[in-house]
Amino acid sequence: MRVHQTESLTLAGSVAAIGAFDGVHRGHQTVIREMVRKSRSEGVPSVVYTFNPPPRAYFQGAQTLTNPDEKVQLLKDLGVDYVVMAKFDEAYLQRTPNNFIKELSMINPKSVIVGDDFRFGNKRAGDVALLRRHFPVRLMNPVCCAEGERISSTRIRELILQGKQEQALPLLGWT
Ligand SMILES: Cc1cc2nc3c(=O)[nH]c(=O)nc-3n(C[C@H](O)[C@H](O)[C@H](O)COP(=O)(O)O)c2cc1C
Ligand SMILES: Nc1ncnc2c1ncn2[C@@H]1O[C@H](COP(=O)(O)OP(=O)(O)OP(=O)(O)O)[C@@H](O)[C@H]1O
Repeated sequence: MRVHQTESLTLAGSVAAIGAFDGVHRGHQTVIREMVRKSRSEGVPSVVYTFNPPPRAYFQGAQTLTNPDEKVQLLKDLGVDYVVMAKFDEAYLQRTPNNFIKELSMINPKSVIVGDDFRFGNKRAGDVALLRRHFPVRLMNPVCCAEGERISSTRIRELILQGKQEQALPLLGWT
């Protein structure tokens, strides 16, 4: 697996998943396994496009669940071919939605997986409807825990802050 900086990857075709992926928890793992399966069936490489630090750490000071090296290792274990690790800083935040779309065009995605609330570009101006005008976009069904709640990095961070490691670990599902 290869790790790229933003705008340094070009591919003739790909299947991509975009998001913070902090913790690479069980919900993320389902998304990524599906992306890897699709990329193999289409005969193109799989790409995870992610951010360092995760936007919630940058804006809200959230404690991260994984550092960049840990995230990359977990993605590698899931069979991902390429990771784009965008440096999420003041300059990156200024980029327009169209500028981000231009960057994504460089990897020619046959399918892009994002969350239904995915936003991109300065002041979160770009949304799924805009992305859909440029690429085939796929949304995944939520993966929930036994109690029925959607698994999220936010939920896992809260459990860890409350000292409930024994509840957090099964949601991460790293074994
Ligand atoms: C090019 C680009 C610029 C962004 N600029 C902003 C911004 O100005 N303000 C903001 O709150 N989030 C910004 N974001 C972050 C997104 O709102 C969002 O958190 C990110 O795409 C991660 O998606 P996820 O929440 O589905 O994991 C930007 C994202 C991208 C890709
Ligand atoms: N429980 C889940 N089930 C299915 N897909 C998920 C789940 N959690 C996250 N995803 C997907 O993984 C990708 C990255 O999501 P993201 O990193 O924003 O997850 P999150 O856990 O909701 O994060 P946060 O709690 O920090 O907002 C998106 O495509 C999102 O829809």
